[in-house]
Amino acid sequence: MITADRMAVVDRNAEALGVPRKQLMESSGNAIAREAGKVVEPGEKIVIVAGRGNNGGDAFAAVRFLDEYDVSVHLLGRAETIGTDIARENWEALQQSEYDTTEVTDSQNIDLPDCDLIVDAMLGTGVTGALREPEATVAEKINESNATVLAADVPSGINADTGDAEGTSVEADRVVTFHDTKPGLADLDGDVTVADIGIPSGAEKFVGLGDLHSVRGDVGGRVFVVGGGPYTGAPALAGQSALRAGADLSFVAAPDTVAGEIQGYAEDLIVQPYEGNRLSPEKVTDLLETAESYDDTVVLGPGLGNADETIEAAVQFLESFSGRAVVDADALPAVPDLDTDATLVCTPNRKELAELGGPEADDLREVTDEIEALADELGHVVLAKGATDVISDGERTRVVRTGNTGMKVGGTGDVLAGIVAGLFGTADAFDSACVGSYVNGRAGDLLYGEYGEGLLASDMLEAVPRAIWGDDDV
Ligand SMILES: NC(=O)C1=CN([C@@H]2O[C@H](COP(=O)(O)OP(=O)(O)OC[C@H]3O[C@@H](n4cnc5c(N)ncnc54)[C@H](O)[C@@H]3O)[C@@H](O)[C@H]2O)[C@@H](O)CC1
Ligand SMILES: [K+]
Repeated sequence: MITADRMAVVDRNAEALGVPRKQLMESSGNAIAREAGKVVEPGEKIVIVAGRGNNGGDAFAAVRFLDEYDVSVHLLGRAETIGTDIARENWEALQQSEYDTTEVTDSQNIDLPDCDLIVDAMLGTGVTGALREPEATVAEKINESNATVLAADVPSGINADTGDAEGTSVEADRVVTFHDTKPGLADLDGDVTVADIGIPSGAEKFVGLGDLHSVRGDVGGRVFVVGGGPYTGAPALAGQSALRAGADLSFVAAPDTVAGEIQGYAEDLIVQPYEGNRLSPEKVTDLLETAESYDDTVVLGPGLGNADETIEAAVQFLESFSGRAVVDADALPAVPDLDTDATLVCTPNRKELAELGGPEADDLREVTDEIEALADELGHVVLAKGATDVISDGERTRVVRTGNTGMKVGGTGDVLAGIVAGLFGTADAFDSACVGSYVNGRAGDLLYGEYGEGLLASDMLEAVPRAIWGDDDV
């Protein structure tokens, strides 16, 4: 099952993988024609009712596969108002070969000719709100007709994600839906056929430009790094990379013995010292209060060290916390057996992955099933870090191929934790982990030509915004 948003992501990923949307439209058109051929005999009459979006474009492509039939195409609106280049190109191809096409510009005078099959390609996943005119009147005429009705992708007027219609919608006898079925088709009366339209498997499996674009618009929020003690660079990197990924404010709670040092790395961080030289259970109440009262995204782990009392504090923190947290490095041992309402993204490297009960492997791509099983068992998102990263929420599993050997240097994991946290304020856990990993690798790739194996984690900070919002092709 795929939602309209996810479909848009996959479609963009496919384009980046060399299969542009016009090719998918051709396959969709072919699928409509194949489905039509199951209903009508050669020579019989097919009426295609097309909208001005890509759903209509799919039907224009279908016409070229239907030469054995008596086909007429009714475009709702003027050809100049066709909304996308690929749909218009397919419309123009019909004009050039003198297919039977009509532009319907007067909504009061639409008469659908008698026919054996109506193809409903008015609207697909692009519908918003109740059908407007002329679509609403045409939907009623389609529903009054005796012909079989075949809907392209979804019956027009129906929300592909919910199955709801805010007004009139097409009552289809059959639906040919593309790539995967849609949640909104589950309770439909008609027969639903899923057509493979040749989207490459990598468009689903590999996090890509489509995923990146889906989080680009809406970022912000506060990040709260609980880190530092034995180490100081790690929390500073995480806090700064969160800002680079779009967070509005980045706080670092750290022992007062090292707070000044952390602040010294970056004036953009707001360092909140607590007494002592490392995290211990008596600090937990205050930290929780801060994190929860401001709805912060927490990063727990960078530079905390692995003293027993620190791990105990991490456990106590997470058991009482009900917000969002990225759990990294020294805090990861707190995660198994945790009883928490928090939503976590756990970011183990290969060694930490094995310690969490996950698989041991040089190449994480070979153990995606085990990583998925671990995420399922933990009940949290796992972002397993390796040459290739693997992200799973226990049901969905994706692979990130960005990044390079220069990033084996210390600190890149802290940068990653910060990026994920920066995104996590507005995106969900799984998307933040997937896109965070993708962006981290992409930031490294943007710098590889310049720094090669001499790349530092701190170099990556300035590349993070370019990796998210830049047009650079890497
Ligand atoms: N996303 C993908 O990967 C693919 C999409 N394809 C097709 O593209 C379709 C989506 O195309 P679009 O995004 O162009 O959207 P649609 O073609 O579904 O609808 C967009 C058009 O409908 C109008 N519209 C929206 N709500 C309306 C309403 N209530 N009343 C009247 N008009 C309304 C918009 O102004 C716009 O012109 C899919 O359903 C599918 O048929 C396929 O070509 C295959 C690949
Ligand atoms: K449709």
